[in-house]
Amino acid sequence: MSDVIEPVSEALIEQAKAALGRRNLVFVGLMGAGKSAVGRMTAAALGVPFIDSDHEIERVSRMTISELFAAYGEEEFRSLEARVIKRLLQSGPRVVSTGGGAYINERTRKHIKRHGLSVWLNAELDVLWERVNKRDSRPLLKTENPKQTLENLMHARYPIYAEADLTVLSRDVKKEVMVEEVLAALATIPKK
Ligand SMILES: Nc1ncnc2c1ncn2[C@@H]1O[C@H](COP(=O)(O)OP(=O)(O)O)[C@@H](O)[C@H]1O
Ligand SMILES: O=C(O)C1=C[C@@H](OP(=O)(O)O)[C@@H](O)[C@H](O)C1
Ligand SMILES: [Mg+2]
Repeated sequence: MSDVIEPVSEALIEQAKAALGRRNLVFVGLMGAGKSAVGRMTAAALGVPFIDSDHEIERVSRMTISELFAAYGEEEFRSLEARVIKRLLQSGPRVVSTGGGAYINERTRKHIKRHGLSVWLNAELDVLWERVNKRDSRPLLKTENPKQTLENLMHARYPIYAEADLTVLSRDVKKEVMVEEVLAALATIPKK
């Protein structure tokens, strides 16, 4: 076995692009699943624009996600997030990576279902925990036992993420491998 990563084949990229058409590919899943990192690389592979909804929210509000939660609370954040994602989905093709709670919000989920093809990066608790415990930028994890909080969120949210059009298992493999698996999953979707 070798560690060398083969570049994603042109044929796979073309199939995935054709399947996407003018739709948006929307990454959903829990904090640390790799939505932002893998989403960006997937957009580059497809040659379409990439937008991270959290970055867009921070840009328009000129506040960080943590500041928004602290100043206005989660409910207000969700309504801003819903408005921003609705706007981002108005034209395609694009890759849009959402924040972990976006797809859980009914309004946002409806927009995503109507205007996008969703891909759930599904990951086990330990994978997520190893990734998120290195940073303190996620306000929902500022609790006494953040790993337990993450586990509680998994139980509450996984049945909803499971409604996504595609599911790819996120694990500790090179991000390029994740991109390839996302493109392969996308390529199986009938063209629209
Ligand atoms: N396949 C992967 N292997 C190793 N690290 C990863 C992988 N995918 C993402 N990461 C890292 O995990 C952290 C969280 O990823 P991120 O894309 O911000 O997740 P999300 O947007 O879903 O919360 C980042 O530091 C990112 O570089
Ligand atoms: O799961 C959530 O509710 C959240 C996830 C975060 O995004 P990532 O999933 O990209 O970390 C960010 O939107 C905010 O902290 C809330
Ligand atoms: Mg993110």
